[in-house]
Amino acid sequence: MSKIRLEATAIDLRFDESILEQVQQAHDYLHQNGGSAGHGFLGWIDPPAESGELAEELLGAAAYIRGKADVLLVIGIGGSYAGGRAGIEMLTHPFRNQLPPEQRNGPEIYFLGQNLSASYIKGLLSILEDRDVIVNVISKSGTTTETAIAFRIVLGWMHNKYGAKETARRIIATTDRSKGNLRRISEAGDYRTFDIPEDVAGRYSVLTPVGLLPMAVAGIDIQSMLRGARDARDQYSTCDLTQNICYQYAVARNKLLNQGKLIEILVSYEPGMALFAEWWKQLFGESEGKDGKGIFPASVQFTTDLHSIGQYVQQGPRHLFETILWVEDAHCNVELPELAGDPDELNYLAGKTLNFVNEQAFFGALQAHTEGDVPNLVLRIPRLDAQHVGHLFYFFEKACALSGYLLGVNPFDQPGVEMSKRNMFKLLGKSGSTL
Ligand SMILES: O=P(O)(O)OC[C@H]1O[C@](O)(CO)[C@@H](O)[C@@H]1O
Repeated sequence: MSKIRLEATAIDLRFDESILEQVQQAHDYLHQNGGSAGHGFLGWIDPPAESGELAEELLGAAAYIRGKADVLLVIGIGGSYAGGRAGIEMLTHPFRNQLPPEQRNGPEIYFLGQNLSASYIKGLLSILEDRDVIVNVISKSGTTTETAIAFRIVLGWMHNKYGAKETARRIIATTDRSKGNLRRISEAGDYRTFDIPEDVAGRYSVLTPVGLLPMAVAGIDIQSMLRGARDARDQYSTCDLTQNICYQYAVARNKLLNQGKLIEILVSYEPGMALFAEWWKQLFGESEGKDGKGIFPASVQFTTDLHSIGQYVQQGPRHLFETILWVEDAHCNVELPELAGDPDELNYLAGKTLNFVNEQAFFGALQAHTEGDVPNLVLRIPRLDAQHVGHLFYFFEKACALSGYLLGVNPFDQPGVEMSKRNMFKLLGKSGSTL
């Protein structure tokens, strides 16, 4: 696998001695599994083996779903949703669900439980009347309201469609090994289950059954993905900052924060990476935004957003920096044809490719933003295949954990999320809830 590279404009990636001690301490927190806030949540540090028992079981379950269903419904929110969807959107056809079955490689896949919209769930169920459906419901706590509501509605719909016995064969629950409502419901309903390791927080769980099962159903080579993640684990296990670009990224963003750069914008030039940016935002937002600290994680899709908030990036307040995900080898290309008479004045590009034009847009924006005092970090990703995407998931998980420790927060809890949940329960009249 060729390596991911980190480059920077307007940021000095050389680091002074003072930071090395902090990096060493944060590294020890992650690798010695003790002494730090959140030390019970380091299970993601060692991704599952690509040819181990879990991978085999997941491939078996995926084959069952692929053989039996026209549609997989994935129910979950946050860390129990975004990573799997991100992987599918990055690694499969951009209009996968619209393809004829023989070209699609697996069932159509739809996601629900990540909002409380009646029109979304009603609309989705209305297109599934004549389809054969299997459900993968995912919740670590087993009690998240959006997921639980969607699952209750879908369960009723499945019972009407298939009856209780067949419904039980069509539900796979991914949840905690022993705790929570979803575990209890699964045992009572005799559903097949996959465990979410207790020592992996939701936003670090993409490389567990949470993300791996939906991706395997979509025909993604999850063994290759795990190989990429384990390569990343080996590559980023050194504390030598000169050798470890994952740590360089974590240190650079903290350095930028100390210089007043309060917002990090994740930039990509492939629409298929939009959900990856959502996954990244939860990862960093929930991990670092606490105790009055943290960089605000935002994202843009270029070139689309160059024509909208590009103006703000170029000339608004100078409190932001960009992290660009640049894919070097886009796996397909389109050449611009010559047009007689040149009515649209594009013949100067005839024979050139869209990837070439996209790359010039990248260079142009990079230069403009750097000149506009927006520092840029560029992650050059050789190509978007399962192995590199596995590597990328791991890269950001480790960078986020290290960065959180450098910032002085616990990167594995999310106490703030609880406040709005509590308020909502009170407003809904849930018994035992107080504001
Ligand atoms: O898997 P669960 O327990 O349903 O949680 C889903 C998401 O909800 C959160 O707890 C936030 O409410 C996230 O941390 C988590 O990823």
